[in-house]
Amino acid sequence: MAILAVNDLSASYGGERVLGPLSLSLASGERVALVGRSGAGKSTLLSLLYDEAESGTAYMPQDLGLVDTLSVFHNVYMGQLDRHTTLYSLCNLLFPLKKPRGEVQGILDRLGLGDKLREPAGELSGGQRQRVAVARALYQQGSLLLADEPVSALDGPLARRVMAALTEAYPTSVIALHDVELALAFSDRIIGIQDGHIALDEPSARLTAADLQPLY
Ligand SMILES: Nc1ncnc2c1ncn2[C@@H]1O[C@H](COP(=O)(O)OP(=O)(O)OP(=O)(O)O)[C@@H](O)[C@H]1O
Repeated sequence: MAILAVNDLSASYGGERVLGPLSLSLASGERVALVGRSGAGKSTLLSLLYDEAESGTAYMPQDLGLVDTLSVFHNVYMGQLDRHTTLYSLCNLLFPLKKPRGEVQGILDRLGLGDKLREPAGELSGGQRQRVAVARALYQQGSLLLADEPVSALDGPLARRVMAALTEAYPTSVIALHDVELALAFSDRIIGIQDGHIALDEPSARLTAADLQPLY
């Protein structure tokens, strides 16, 4: 069953078409990697897919969308803001309850950020900030994940650990990745974007890194 389907999607900036028209359908349980050279249109496509997706979809944009002055706990907790009443959320933001604090702590431990719960997000390194945004997506527990280069600032082993956590928590996802080895390892389907169009759409199992080279 399709969890998301778009038809004749397109985007322009200043009158210049940068994406589409393109159509695509995503089945529940499909993990898609979006690949293609810088400027191909991956971020534009992801943000348009987010506009079309049902509420509860977790979205991790390239700029992460963290609130720098707030603590790591508060940034991660925002993943579930729409699940609770305003009063409950406000109370939790002021005086975090034991349960959400424990849940957030568990996710941070898994991502190697266990000692950062109370740190302001703005005082973390680029890779740490990226993992806070990942933690927020994991805490959200939505039905679909749309993520734009979620591990670009992480080294190899850590990038794999974080990709494993994301794809385990989200069996249905569209993730833009510039690392083709990661894309092949953590997806069932690869969509290659070239000049704003879908140039390749194949099961990952049928592809090798060499097959993706023409996209770059
Ligand atoms: N705010 C903007 N104003 C004008 N043009 C834009 C804007 N955002 C993106 N573009 C253009 O749209 C095209 C697609 O950009 P997009 O960010 O979607 O590519 P991308 O594949 O995600 O690149 P990257 O891998 O570098 O993130 C590019 O040509 C880019 O210059």
